[in-house]
Order: sequence, then C-alpha cells, then structure tokens
Amino acid sequence: MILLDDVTLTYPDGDARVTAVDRVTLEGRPGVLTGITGPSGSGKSSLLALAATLVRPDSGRVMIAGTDATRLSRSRATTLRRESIGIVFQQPQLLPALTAREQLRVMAELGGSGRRERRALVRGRVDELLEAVGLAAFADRRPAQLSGGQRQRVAIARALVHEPSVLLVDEPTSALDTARGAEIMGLLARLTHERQTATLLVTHDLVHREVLDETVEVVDGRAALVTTRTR
Ligand SMILES: Nc1ncnc2c1ncn2[C@@H]1O[C@H](COP(=O)(O)OP(=O)(O)OP(=O)(O)O)[C@@H](O)[C@H]1O
Repeated sequence: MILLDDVTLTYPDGDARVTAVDRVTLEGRPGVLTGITGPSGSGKSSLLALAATLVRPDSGRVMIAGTDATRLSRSRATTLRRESIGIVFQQPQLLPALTAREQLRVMAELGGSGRRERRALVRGRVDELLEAVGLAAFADRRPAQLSGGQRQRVAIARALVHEPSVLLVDEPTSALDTARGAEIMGLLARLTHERQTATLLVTHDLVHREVLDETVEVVDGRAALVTTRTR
C-alpha cells in the first residue's frame, strides 16, 4: 500500500516557486486500480514522481509498505523503490538489442537486494510473467519485432519482476489506438486484482475510465476523489 500524506511539492520558477502539488493526500490500496486524471499541468506527473520516491516533497510523508520514504537516505530509498515499486512509463523504454525475456532478466539481475537466492527466484518468475501478459509465444522477439501494444506488455511484465506491492503507471495508452489501449488497461486492471498491487495510473484518456476502481481528479495541484466503484 502507498500513502501520500499531505504532500506539497514546489519547483523553482524564476525568483519564486511554483506549487505543483498542493497538500495532497492520496492512498493506493492493494488490489485497487486508482486513476489519476486532470488537465495538462495540473500536477499528475509530479504526484507520480513523489509516489515513485524520485523526488522528495517539500512537506508531507510518502509511506510505502509501512516505511516513510521521505526519511530514508538516497541509497535506502533506491532499495525500497527496487523492491516495492514497479514503474511503467509512457514509452516502454526497452533495450533494442534484447529479447522480451532478456528485458525481464536484466531487471532481475539489476534490482532487488542482490542476494543470490533472491535473484534466482526472480529469474524463475520471468516466463510466468511473460505468460501473464500474453507474450509467452513472443519471449524471443526483440522490440522491433513486436507491436506497440506488445512492447507495452513487456514493460508491464518487467515492472512486476520484483513482485512490487505498488505499481505506478504513466499514460500507458498514449501511443496506442483505442482498441490496443483498451486491452492494455484491461490487462492492468486484471494484474492489479490478481497480484493485489496498489496501482496508481495517470491517464488523460477517459475513454478507459470504466476499468478504473477509483478516479482521483487533480486540478491546480489539488486532488479530489471523484468516483469509487464497488466491484
Ligand atoms: N521540473 C520542473 N521545473 C519547474 N516546474 C515544473 C517542473 N515539472 C513540472 N513543473 C510545473 O509543475 C506543474 C505541474 O506539472 P506536472 O507535469 O506535474 O503536471 P501534469 O498534470 O502531469 O501535466 P501533463 O498532463 O501535461 O503531463 C506545472 O505548472 C508545471 O509547469
């Protein structure tokens, strides 16, 4: 689970500062797909960067799996991020020379606490994850031999390699047509429910709103929970 607790984030703006996130409290719970929507410049990406522990808030706490990430040293925050958070970016950001299976294996080697047994465990998860995202038959293909939707599926599987409790997703459908986008959103909802990740997903695209369990709307750096769906 993840809790952004009364967080504020400002950026330098000439001699002054611009408030990108203004005292937001937002909770991601296990098995819940929470959509973050709102106009351009409202602070959605900044919220995700805070949740990813990539930036520190000016004030407030970011609680991840019971730990206040804002109080950790940089290196301990990095370890927490690797072990507890999966991130899917707008573009899949795959390495062109590697097959789908190798993209996940690299993540298995890089991340986590580095203990040999743990790495072996993570390696063993790779084929199961490729199957879970519908790519079992494409494991040996390189990015150029995959469609845009399939590349995004590889990125999703890669984000799940360390079995994160928190999954953060930034505009996953922006490079896809409506049908492929709907498939990716459906996949993210299914994985969230099956793997009980607390998933925060930034989206402009309200075409896909029906798969979201909750929708939080951000306006001028402030967030309001606008809908909650009961499954
Ligand atoms: N690195 C930065 N330096 C200065 N100001 C920034 C920086 N990043 C974002 N901002 C400002 O913070 C505010 C929120 O930006 P943010 O990118 O979080 O919004 P957004 O809702 O994700 O927008 P978009 O949908 O266009 O990506 C905006 O006013 C933006 O100009």
